[in-house]
Amino acid sequence: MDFKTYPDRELLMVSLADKIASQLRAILDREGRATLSVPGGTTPGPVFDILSDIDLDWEHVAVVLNDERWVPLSSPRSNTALLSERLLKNKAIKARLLPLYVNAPVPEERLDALSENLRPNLPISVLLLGMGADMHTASLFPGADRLQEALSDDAPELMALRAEAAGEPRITMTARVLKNAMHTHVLITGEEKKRAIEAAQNLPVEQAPIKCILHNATVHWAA
Ligand SMILES: O=C(O)[C@H](O)[C@@H](O)[C@H](O)[C@H](O)COP(=O)(O)O
Repeated sequence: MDFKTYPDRELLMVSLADKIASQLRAILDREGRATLSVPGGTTPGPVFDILSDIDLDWEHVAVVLNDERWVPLSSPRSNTALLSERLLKNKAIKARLLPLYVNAPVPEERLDALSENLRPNLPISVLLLGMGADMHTASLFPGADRLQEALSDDAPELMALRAEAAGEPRITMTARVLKNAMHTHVLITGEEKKRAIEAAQNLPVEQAPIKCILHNATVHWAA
């Protein structure tokens, strides 16, 4: 993996937003459209704020989460709500959101429809991932009920997974989709996650699911 250390979090967020924008711009120039996939959680908000103000042909950018917690949009845990508040505003308001959540009791009921909608927008042009200290990425949690299947090369694009650490049921992109992205960035902060990503390199992927994308990822870290 390519590991980049920044002097502080602010510089990290600005540089990463700039890198993502320039990669999107190059793909838009070449292909006329691009797909950006981003994580939810507590870390990426500042990157979203900065990115949303950058001049880009946002009209031709599809934005999709890596994964979603199966909770209504009104929940403070909704990643979709986070996206609406922090990324799909300012200039980026013109981007097209590919939903990973629709109102239904369980994700299994909507998987087919959500996958069909996602498929024509693959491969992901620029993939931004987060990571938990337990080395999960997207909702590929160690110990998740269907992790093995979600890591396999013939997995469907999206799967529903359940894991104790996840809380609510999750919908997630599978390893196959993540591995096919054209550019991959991992955003982590703090010493605990630095130690975790270093440890992940020497563990089996079932124990450290982030490992499935590390070989061609750039990891962006600040204390
Ligand atoms: O919905 C989610 O939980 C995410 O998409 C998840 O994969 C996230 O990126 C990590 O859990 C890190 O989350 P933090 O940034 O909150 O530590």
